Amino acid sequence: MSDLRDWAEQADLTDPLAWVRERFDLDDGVVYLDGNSLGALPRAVPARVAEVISHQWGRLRIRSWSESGWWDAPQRIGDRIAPLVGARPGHVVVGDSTSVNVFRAVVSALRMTPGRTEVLVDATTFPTDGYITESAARMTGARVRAVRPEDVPAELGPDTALVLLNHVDYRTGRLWDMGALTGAVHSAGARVLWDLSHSGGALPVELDRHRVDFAVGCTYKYLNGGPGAPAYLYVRPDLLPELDQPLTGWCSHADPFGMEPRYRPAPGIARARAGTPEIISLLTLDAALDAWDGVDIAQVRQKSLALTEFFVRCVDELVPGRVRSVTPADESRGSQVSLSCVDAETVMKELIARGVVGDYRPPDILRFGFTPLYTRHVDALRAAEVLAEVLS
Ligand SMILES: Cc1ncc(COP(=O)(O)O)c(C=O)c1O
Ligand SMILES: Nc1c(O)cccc1C(=O)C[C@H](N)C(=O)O
Repeated sequence: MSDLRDWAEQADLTDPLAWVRERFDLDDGVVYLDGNSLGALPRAVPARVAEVISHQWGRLRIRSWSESGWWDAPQRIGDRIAPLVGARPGHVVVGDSTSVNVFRAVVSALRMTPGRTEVLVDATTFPTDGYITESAARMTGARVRAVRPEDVPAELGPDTALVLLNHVDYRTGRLWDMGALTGAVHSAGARVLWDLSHSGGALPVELDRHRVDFAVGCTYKYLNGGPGAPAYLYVRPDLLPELDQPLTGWCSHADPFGMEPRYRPAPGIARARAGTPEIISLLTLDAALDAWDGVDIAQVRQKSLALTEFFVRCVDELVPGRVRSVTPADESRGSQVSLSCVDAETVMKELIARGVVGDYRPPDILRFGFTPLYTRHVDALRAAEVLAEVLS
């Protein structure tokens, strides 16, 4: 045990990202390992949001659409997320929820591949993607087939229009090979849509390099944008001019204030907008993204791998035989560890009552998310110690 503690303290002392933790509002007595569901509050956010409300809304009122940059916020904040997902400026837009952006991307992709009618959906996807794809397919005359990510290359066919994949499996934490799978989909002449909700901000993502067609992701997890923070959508640069997305609201019009009766899409990524943006939430996210200033995503990945590996080692030593990790032990994992455990729901309630906050996912998973910006190795050790107490 003291070996583990020495190791954890030493790792925290030499952690090149240790200083970033100060940017977050955390409780001393609580180990927060649920940042893969709702990221913690960056300290700078409340004052910035108060200023948005009291000054921009309260005093400037309507002038803020131009003077405070409200109108362009979806693209401007998209440009701030772009480097974290390997995109150039101008190809990421922020707004609506991930569910809505899945709908946008699925319909857009189907419209780009006329004559093909099959959509393959990751059989392990977070459910909303599957539900939305099913409905989008019903509206467009397409068919949906659930396929495990590892089977995608073998299941692709001449009728496949689109493949929807999750970069990191929300349940197991498995990280899929974006380059290899995207390449396979493209070889079959289909488009790919990646859901980055559990990888964006947790590890380097290379959308442009892999020529990914579409990507979506949540911002309330590793990007700490707050509850219900708007999602992002990426469209591959050369596909943007032909993007024909289904939610053609006035904010996606080439001349929104011209109030023309006929629809004409905006030239850039603004064509993926719809209606009036959720300004307070967008600017909350904008403030939260300041927590990334000076942070190197490669170091985030290194720390994430170190934290998750260390946690598994602590669990193996302190809780032998009582739980089983379903998260890959090699580097094909995101920033979480999922443990299969008898009575997992009750065990998680007990962990939370004792100050270790993870979450439970059916049927038997204890899920622990490690946000490298604010999680320490001593937190990983504490979580394993409390798990040992609960299971003893
Ligand atoms: C992979 C994935 N996609 C989508 C969502 C949620 O989308 P929405 O923000 O629309 O609820 C989540 C989590 O809730 C998720 O884990
Ligand atoms: N989006 C959530 C919500 O509105 C309430 C509770 C949890 C969530 C989540 O994000 C769940 C999460 N996507 C998951 O990976 O399970």
